Amino acid sequence: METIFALSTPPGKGGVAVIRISGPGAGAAIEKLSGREPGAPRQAVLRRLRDPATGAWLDEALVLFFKSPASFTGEDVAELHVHGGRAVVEAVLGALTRLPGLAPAERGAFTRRAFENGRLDLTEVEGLADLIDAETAGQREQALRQMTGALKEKAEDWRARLIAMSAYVEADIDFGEEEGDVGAGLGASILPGLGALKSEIEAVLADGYRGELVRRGLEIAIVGPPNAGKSSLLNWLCGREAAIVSEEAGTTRDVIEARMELAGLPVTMADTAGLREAENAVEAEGVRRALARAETADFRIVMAAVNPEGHEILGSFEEATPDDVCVLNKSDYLDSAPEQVPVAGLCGREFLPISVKKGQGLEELAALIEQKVRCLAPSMDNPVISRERHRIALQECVAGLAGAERWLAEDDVVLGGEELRQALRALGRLTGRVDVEELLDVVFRDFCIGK
Ligand SMILES: Nc1nc2c(ncn2[C@@H]2O[C@H](COP(=O)(O)OP(=O)(O)OP(=O)(O)O)[C@@H](O)[C@H]2O)c(=O)[nH]1
Ligand SMILES: [K+]
Ligand SMILES: [Mg+2]
Repeated sequence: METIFALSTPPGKGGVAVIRISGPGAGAAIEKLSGREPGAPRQAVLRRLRDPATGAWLDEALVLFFKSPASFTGEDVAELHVHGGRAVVEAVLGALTRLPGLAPAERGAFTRRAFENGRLDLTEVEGLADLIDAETAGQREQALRQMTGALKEKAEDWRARLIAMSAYVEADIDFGEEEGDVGAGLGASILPGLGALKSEIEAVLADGYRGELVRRGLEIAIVGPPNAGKSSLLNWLCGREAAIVSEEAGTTRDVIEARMELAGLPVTMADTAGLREAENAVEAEGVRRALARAETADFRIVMAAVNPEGHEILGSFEEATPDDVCVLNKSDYLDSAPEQVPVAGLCGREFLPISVKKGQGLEELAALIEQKVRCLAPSMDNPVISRERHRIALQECVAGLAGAERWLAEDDVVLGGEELRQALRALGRLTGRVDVEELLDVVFRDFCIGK
């Protein structure tokens, strides 16, 4: 096994930078750089680091050593906590590169070793990746639960129960015939446990996709005609001047995104170009992007607006789906002429009159948006799964269990046994226990160097 190393903190200037080394040569690397053996495992020691080739003084560092298998990767691991200056980091990495048997780590290489040495299963690896990516409190909590084995423990329990049932069925296939009672009584003894296991997994799947939504977040697009006040609304919703507001129609061209947390979910609010027959190529591209975002968003805030004279409405709710929130902005223009609004043009859609300028109806709108988010992702305590990959594996497991249930009820132990093996393989894919090679690349690809 090669010894690998990488900068584990972000590149750039900082108080401290951590360089991690993992593999059989980790202790020797410390010795070469500091001129002394590593300290006792897990005990920080202050050491002067020198380039073994030139003797040049590189830094004064805090050095930590973890003895295999009690380390993150399961191998010998050393951590050099050096001063976070670019020249320091570069010099130490350079010195390590020149040491024989040491090689720079690839993306996710440390975590991959942790997985291969059985320190983490695949769901814990994903939890760790999610923790590094977490931007909201909800994402952090979910990632921590998964990283510390919440899903793994469940999967291992299911797996143990399935193996027990499977073993029973296999034994019956092998020996049952001799006793002349193929499967007789087998169904009765296994079916209740099988049914219970199936319901348990089904309950985990019936989570309204909460875990997946907490992880990936929701996207809401604000759409409507030019000058309706879309950018003004985005700025109010996110509490800062994220987008340029001007009286000129066609101000917004690129999609402007603001991140926020609503009902415990990360939400990306996207302000888009006003929809109209574009006057030039740049605006046309803006309109194309606006339509693309409107299409992929989880739902839209469809905005129409009252004209300054208060007797015409720009835009319509014609294209709004039942999921969308419809608002009529600039309703302050109605104050002088309320009875003149041609509401017929609004397709009989229920809408909320607002005025971003006067601050009218905005709190109601915020509540309505939050309510929509809640509907899309019903809150529930601690959803167990967080990725489509988990869902697919568990659905396949349930399908295998259902198949086994059917065959065993008919006393067909051969086909029942095969379905149980399918269910087991599906669980194996969830935790990374069997035929996972193709999965591994997908999971580790998303990691950064030094993890
Ligand atoms: N009277 C009135 N004016 C408003 C209201 N909301 C926004 N405005 C004004 O309408 C103009 C256009 O606002 P924007 O937020 O730039 O509109 P937009 O929909 O983003 O426009 P484009 O990006 O060009 O499509 C600005 O001058 C705003 O100050 C409102 O509720 N009432
Ligand atoms: K504008
Ligand atoms: Mg705009």
